[in-house]
Amino acid sequence: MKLFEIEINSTKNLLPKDGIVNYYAKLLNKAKADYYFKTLLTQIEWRNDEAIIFGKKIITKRKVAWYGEKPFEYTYSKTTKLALPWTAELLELKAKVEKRTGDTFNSCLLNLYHNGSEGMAWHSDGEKDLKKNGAIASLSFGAERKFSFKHKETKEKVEYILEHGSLLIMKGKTQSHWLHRLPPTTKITEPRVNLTFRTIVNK
Ligand SMILES: O=C(O)CCC(=O)C(=O)O
Ligand SMILES: [Fe+2]
Repeated sequence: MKLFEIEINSTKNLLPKDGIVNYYAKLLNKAKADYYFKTLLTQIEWRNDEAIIFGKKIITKRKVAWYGEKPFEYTYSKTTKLALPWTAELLELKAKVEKRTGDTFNSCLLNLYHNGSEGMAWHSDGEKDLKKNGAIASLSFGAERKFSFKHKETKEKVEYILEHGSLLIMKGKTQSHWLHRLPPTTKITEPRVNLTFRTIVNK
C-alpha cells in the first residue's frame, strides 16, 4: 500500500494544465544528498552571476556555474557563458537523473543561494539555445526552499517545497505557459545548491 502511494505521488503532474511537472522527494537518501551537497559546494567553480536588466549590468549575490559535454555557449539575461567540462560527481548525478526520468541531458546550470535573502525572480527557461519543450531536471541540496509556478495568462499559482536530495522535472509545454521563481525568504539562513540539467541544441 505504501509503495503504491509513493509510486502515484512521484509520477503525478503537479500542474493543473498546460505543462507537466513531476516531483521525486527522495532521488537521493540523506547520506548521499549530504555527500553531494558538500562536494558541490567546494568543487564547483562558483562565480557571481552577471545579468543585464533594463539595460543595466547587475552582479547577483547568488553564485552560478555552467557545465556540459561540450564548451556550449549559453545566453540568458543578455549574458553568454561557456560550459566547463563535466566533473565526475556531475556525471554521476546526471546518470541518476537520466535513469529516473528516461530523458537525456547534455548540460547543467548550477545555482548557489547562500541564504534565504537570495532567490530567483519570475522567469521561464525557454531560451533559444535550449531544446524546444525539452525536459529540465532540477536537483536540490541543502536548505528547503519554496518554489512557485505562475500561469502566464490566468496567473494561477502552484507552490511546492523542494527538499534536500529531491528531483523536480519540468517538461512538455511548461516553459511556454508557466513562469517559475524561487522566492526570497527571511526564514532561511542556510545555503542551498540547485542543479538544472538541460539539453542545449547543437548549432
Ligand atoms: O533554484 C531553483 O530551484 C530554480 C533555478 C532556476 O529556475 C533556473 O536555474 O532556471
Ligand atoms: Fe528556471
